[in-house]
Amino acid sequence: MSKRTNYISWDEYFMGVALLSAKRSKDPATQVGACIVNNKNKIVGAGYNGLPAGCDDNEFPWDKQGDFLETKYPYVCHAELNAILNNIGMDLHGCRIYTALFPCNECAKAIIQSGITEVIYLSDKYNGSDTSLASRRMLDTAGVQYRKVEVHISKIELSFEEKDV
Ligand SMILES: O=c1[nH]c(=O)n([C@H]2C[C@H](O)[C@@H](COP(=O)(O)O)O2)cc1CO
Ligand SMILES: [Zn+2]
Repeated sequence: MSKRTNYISWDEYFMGVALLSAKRSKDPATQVGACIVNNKNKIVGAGYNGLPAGCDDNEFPWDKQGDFLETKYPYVCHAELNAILNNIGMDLHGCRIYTALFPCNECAKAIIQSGITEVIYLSDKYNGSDTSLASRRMLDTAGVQYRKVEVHISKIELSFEEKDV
């Protein structure tokens, strides 16, 4: 018997982990996930956008508009920052980060400071916004590479049915 050929690529695998992490997000509008991988293709961190530990998801606002302090924006910790902070205690120098959304300027700072050297993103829907322009400026200057993820599939379906294992 010869080996399976329709297995997923490394990029599909790690972006898949980022997207699965995003499923934990409580943000009703935008769920973002991120996954950090070292140069041996081992996962060393993952995260999603959510409130800081101890801040109750039910007590804080999830609105996008209105009085700033009554929106989610001042409170949500972005997926990329959570993945960095959640890392398993590794030095992240030379690691790469897979993220569902191109990182904002604040996440770019954390990415650069942590030593991550490559960003692989799926959506770039805020391209052209000030946060995205500032992010690119810092990543470019600091020599952090970025590229859109390369995938050959449009969906992965997971079954939790025992019979499917
Ligand atoms: O890189 C990111 N990572 C990340 O986790 N986020 C989060 C913050 C918010 O919870 C949500 C963005 O909100 P919205 O797109 O609905 O305005 O995604 C937002 C960005 C922006 O690029
Ligand atoms: Zn961010």
